[in-house]
Amino acid sequence: WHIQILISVWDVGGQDKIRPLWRHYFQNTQGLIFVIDSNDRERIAEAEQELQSMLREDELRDAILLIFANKQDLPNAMTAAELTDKLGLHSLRNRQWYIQSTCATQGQGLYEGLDWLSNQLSKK
Ligand SMILES: Nc1nc2c(ncn2[C@@H]2O[C@H](COP(=O)(O)OP(=O)(O)OP(=O)(O)O)[C@@H](O)[C@H]2O)c(=O)[nH]1
Repeated sequence: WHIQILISVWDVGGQDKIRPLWRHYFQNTQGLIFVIDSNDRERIAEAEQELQSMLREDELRDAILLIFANKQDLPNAMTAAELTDKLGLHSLRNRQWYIQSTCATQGQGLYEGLDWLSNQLSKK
């Protein structure tokens, strides 16, 4: 049997002024894709704070979490392991998560990540 699933994706943008608008999208969310600029060491602590505060939202209680560790083509990019640590992923409780290295400009890693997401959603 082949199970078809439809994924609706909203790109909610990361500028700090519009972050308060994020919660308008949280209702009925089954999965969250959080895209990290792996090359931005200065803002990784801020990314961690934003991620953790999103995960505290009641509406995202059951949402599974896919992290794209993007910009892996850049020589100074933090690795997925480093990001796992900096984002505190191992301390997450009651949350299915997966971190995938990507290079969005070359399309690398995107399908692997989305495969994980669709597999998890079809199990539910
Ligand atoms: N080297 C490299 N550059 C990338 C990669 N992915 C995106 N970029 C570049 O990063 C810049 C920002 O990309 P956007 O797609 O606008 O980022 P965004 O996070 O959606 O931006 P906001 O929604 O405004 O927060 C662009 O110049 C992209 O070309 C990547 O994998 N590698």
